[in-house]
Amino acid sequence: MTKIPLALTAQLQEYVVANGSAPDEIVRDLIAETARVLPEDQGMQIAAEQAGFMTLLTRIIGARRAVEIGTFTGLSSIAIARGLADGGKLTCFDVSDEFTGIARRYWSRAGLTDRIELIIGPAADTLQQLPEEPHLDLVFVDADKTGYLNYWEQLVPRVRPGGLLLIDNVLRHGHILDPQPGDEGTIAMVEFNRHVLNDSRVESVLLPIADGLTIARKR
Ligand SMILES: C[S@@+](CC[C@H](N)C(=O)[O-])C[C@H]1O[C@@H](n2cnc3c(N)ncnc32)[C@H](O)[C@@H]1O
Repeated sequence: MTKIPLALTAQLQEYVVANGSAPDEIVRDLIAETARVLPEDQGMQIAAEQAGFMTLLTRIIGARRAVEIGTFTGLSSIAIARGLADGGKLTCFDVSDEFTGIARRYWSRAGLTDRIELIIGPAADTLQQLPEEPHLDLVFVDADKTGYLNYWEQLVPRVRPGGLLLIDNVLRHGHILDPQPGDEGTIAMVEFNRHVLNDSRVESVLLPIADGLTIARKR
C-alpha cells in the first residue's frame, strides 16, 4: 500500500517540535523577532523542526566545513553551526545586510560568531571566492530559486565524497506539480529537481519535511 505523507496541521507541527529536542530560548526569540520585525518575509525562515533535523544531520556526519546560501535572519545557520564538530566553520552567503544584521546579533548571543563567516553579494559571483580546499562536508541551499542550478554546479565539485548537499523548498508548497507553474521560482525548481535526479555524482532523497528538502550525498 502506498503510504501518503501526513499533511501537518498547526497543532500537529507544534507536537512535532515539542517532541524533538526543544528549540532553546535563543531560537524561540529569533523566530519571534523575525515574525515581529519582518512579518511579510517570516515565511522564508526554515521550520523549527527542520532546524533540529539539520543540527542532527550536521552532527551525525561530523561536519567541520559547511556552506550556506541564503541566510536571512539566521535560523538555518544557527542550526548548522551548532552541529559542527570542534573547530568547524560555516561560510554564509546572502545579499542582504538588513536581514543578516539580525542573524549576526543572534550568532553573537549563541556564542557562534567564531564559527560563522558571512559574505555579502550575489552568491553566483561570491561563491567563486570559496577556496578549492578544504572540501566541504555540508552544503545548504535556500536562496533565490532561479540560482539553484548555478549554485549546485559550483558546489557539487567542492563537496567531499560522502558529504551532503541539502536543498530547500523543492516542493514549492505543492506548486511543483502545477502543469503550468505561474512563477519563475517554481519553473526553475522543476528543472532543478530533474537535474539532481539525473546527476550521477550524487545519490539523493526528496524528503517531505516543511516545504520539501532534498538530501543529496556525493558519491
Ligand atoms: C528563504 S531566505 C533564507 C532563509 C534562511 N535559510 C533561514 O533559515 O532563515 C532566502 C535568502 O536568500 C537571500 N538571497 C536572495 N537572492 C540571493 C542571491 N542571489 N545570492 C545570495 N543570497 C540571496 C535573501 O536575501 C534571503 O535572505
